[in-house]
Amino acid sequence: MLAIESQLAASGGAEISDGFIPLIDMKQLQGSHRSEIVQQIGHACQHYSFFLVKNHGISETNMNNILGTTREFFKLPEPEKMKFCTNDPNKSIKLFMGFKDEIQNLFISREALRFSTYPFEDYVNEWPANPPSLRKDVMEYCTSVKRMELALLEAISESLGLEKDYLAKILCNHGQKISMNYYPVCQEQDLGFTRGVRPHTDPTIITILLQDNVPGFKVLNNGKWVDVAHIPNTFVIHVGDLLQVISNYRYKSLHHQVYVNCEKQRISVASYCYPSPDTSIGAAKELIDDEHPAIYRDFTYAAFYEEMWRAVVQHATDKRLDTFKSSVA
Ligand SMILES: O=C(O)CCC(=O)C(=O)O
Ligand SMILES: [Fe+2]
Repeated sequence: MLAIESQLAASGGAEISDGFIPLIDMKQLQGSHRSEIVQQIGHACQHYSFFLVKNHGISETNMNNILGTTREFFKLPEPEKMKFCTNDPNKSIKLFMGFKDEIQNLFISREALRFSTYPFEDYVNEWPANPPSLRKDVMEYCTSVKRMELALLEAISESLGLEKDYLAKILCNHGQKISMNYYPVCQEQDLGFTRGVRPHTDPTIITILLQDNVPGFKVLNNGKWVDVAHIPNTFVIHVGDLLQVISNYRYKSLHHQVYVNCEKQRISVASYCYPSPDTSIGAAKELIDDEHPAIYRDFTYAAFYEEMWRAVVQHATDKRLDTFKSSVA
């Protein structure tokens, strides 16, 4: 085992079939072990496309509150939730319901409320007023997630040998969206053709995922789907598509999906970190050389966003970055 793998294993990550789930102790980013932890983060991004974090500075109360609020929202009567259903991709808040995929003959059961959260003042009045705790819980949660996000972006930038603020500058404190996800209990006879979410990557720089203790989240690791067991008080950090581009394909975006079960509903909250529409995305110049030509040409986040919707319509979300490949790739 590589020395860095033993360090990661020693930090308490859970075993998975061909290795373990990398677990990073964020508290140590503040101490004399920072460079080791940065290296562990780089290793996890490069070889696993995700890692878990502990000692991240978000209180257990804060985590329980946002999960509780999410649970309460999805318990609301149908008409109350349906107010947020829309086909307009430019709406800053949108409710997604379960749907049948006729081509794959699968029922995708996830319900999700997805909305912009930053800056709060611009959006808070659009958030659901029910349950009454929602606005306060979301605000508190997103404030602490933003802090964690910044610490992670700094460490990830350093792990690539870039200036500490490289990714934060691209993000420019701009976009933040959360998705409150609800996976209903599945009837036994429907289990074979029901999924929570199908395999996909996230259109983000990174995604910060909080899951409750119900299993179902799976990631692709060494060509195999493995379960990411719930470890209390941790978050799952995913490499997203934009980090794949910026890192010039050193870090690959995480393929993940969600299965459902017949006993318990599942709740998760994903926080998406992405830049403003006019931001130019491309491989960091420091990561391009004769041996590593730029895999993608530069593009704006707006162009990527448009491509993302086109890919959804064409059922080709796994190909959405292909349009941006450079001629040398
Ligand atoms: O519910 C989960 O654990 C994952 C959700 C997800 O993949 C997403 O919101 O992009
Ligand atoms: Fe996702």
